[in-house]
Amino acid sequence: MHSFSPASSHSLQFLVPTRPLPSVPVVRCSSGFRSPGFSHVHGVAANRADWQSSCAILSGKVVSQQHSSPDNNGAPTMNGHTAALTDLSLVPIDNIPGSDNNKPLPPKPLTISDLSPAPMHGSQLRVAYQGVPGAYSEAAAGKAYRNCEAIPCDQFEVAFQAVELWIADRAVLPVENSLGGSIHRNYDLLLRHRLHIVGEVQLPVHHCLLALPGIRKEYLTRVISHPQALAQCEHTLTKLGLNVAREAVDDTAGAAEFIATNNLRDTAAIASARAAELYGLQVLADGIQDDPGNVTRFVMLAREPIIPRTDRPFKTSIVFAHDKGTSVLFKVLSAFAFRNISLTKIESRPHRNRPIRLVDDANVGTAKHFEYLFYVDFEASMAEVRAQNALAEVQEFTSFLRVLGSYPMDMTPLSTSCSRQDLQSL
Ligand SMILES: O=C(O)C(=O)C[C@]1(C(=O)O)C=C[C@@H](O)C=C1
Repeated sequence: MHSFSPASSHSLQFLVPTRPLPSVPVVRCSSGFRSPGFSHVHGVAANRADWQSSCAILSGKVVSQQHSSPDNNGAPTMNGHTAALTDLSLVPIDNIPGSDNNKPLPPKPLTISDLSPAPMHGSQLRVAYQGVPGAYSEAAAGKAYRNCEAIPCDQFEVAFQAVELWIADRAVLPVENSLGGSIHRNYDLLLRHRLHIVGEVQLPVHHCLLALPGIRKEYLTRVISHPQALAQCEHTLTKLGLNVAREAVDDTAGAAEFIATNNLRDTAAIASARAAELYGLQVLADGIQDDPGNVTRFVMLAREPIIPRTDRPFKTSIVFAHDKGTSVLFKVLSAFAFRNISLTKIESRPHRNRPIRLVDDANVGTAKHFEYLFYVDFEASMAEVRAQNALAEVQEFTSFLRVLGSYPMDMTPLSTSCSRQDLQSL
């Protein structure tokens, strides 16, 4: 897959705190915040998830989720506990203003504005997404949090890190599309990081074919876009007679920006109408997704879980592994079925730590089974006893179980879910 980092005038190299968080070691980086205002977050050096609460990991018993403030406007705490001083060993104590060698003062707790690459606008929520302005993920951020400040990140992983490092308050990430299926990378990242799913939005995705002004279809030798977008438009491109090369790039709007920046007269992008406006491209064809009902589901992630409720429809996402053979999956699913809990999704991913299980049979040889992690979404809130009991039972059969989040279901009608207003509010 080809990939490029579209040149961006408002891009920012590594984003890391100028001072370390009290509870985490310092992340080294080549540069600090480069500019205030609109910034594009590039890679952050290390996995910083360790400091984050592990309250949703169930290892021995079902543990209740701990809930501190769902929003994070104060000093970083770990579920309300202040950070241990021993964790500050990486902070050179005599560099802290106001300290003398006899009586070193602990560093002042950071506030979110200390870590902010951009000025805070009142209580405006900062939402990290993968892509550049005009990406569908940006629209999803606008739908999830109206009037939020959307923070573009060049990779999905960077969006996770932006939240972990307090650069953003939330991340919004696509997890599945009605045509293209699951976005596996994000399922893997959900497990690698300790963020919590706090909501979901479903966004109708309406693709356009974009090119430089004056370019006709016949001049094109390639079409570039995000791999999901290319897959979602495959048949329509063929119907349009565009049997030209397809190239996958990091995001749809980035493809549009790339064409504009490099004045590419032989290349078209699949992207949104907003991307056409932002990067000065013309719309050669509108609504080119193979299915008019093309929808992408995004999840919102935060450092802390939200308090599950029962006064509105909730969904819960879990991931589990087992080591006892194939009948376990049936037993797990029955734990939900017997309690009348509907599953809305099940996805399996290879178990990276233990990809293959060998079963020796002296007579026949050695069977090699693939090992999986199973991701399940079910329609119930963790505040409901039936959901708690189902999970307690699931835990009996599984070697690993983690609640990724219990969150309100997106109940908005699809037709209005991504209005022009949503896009313009960004
Ligand atoms: O490239 C973008 O615009 C994105 O927001 C990413 C993404 C995806 O990852 O699926 C989001 C929605 C569409 O399904 C196509 C692409």
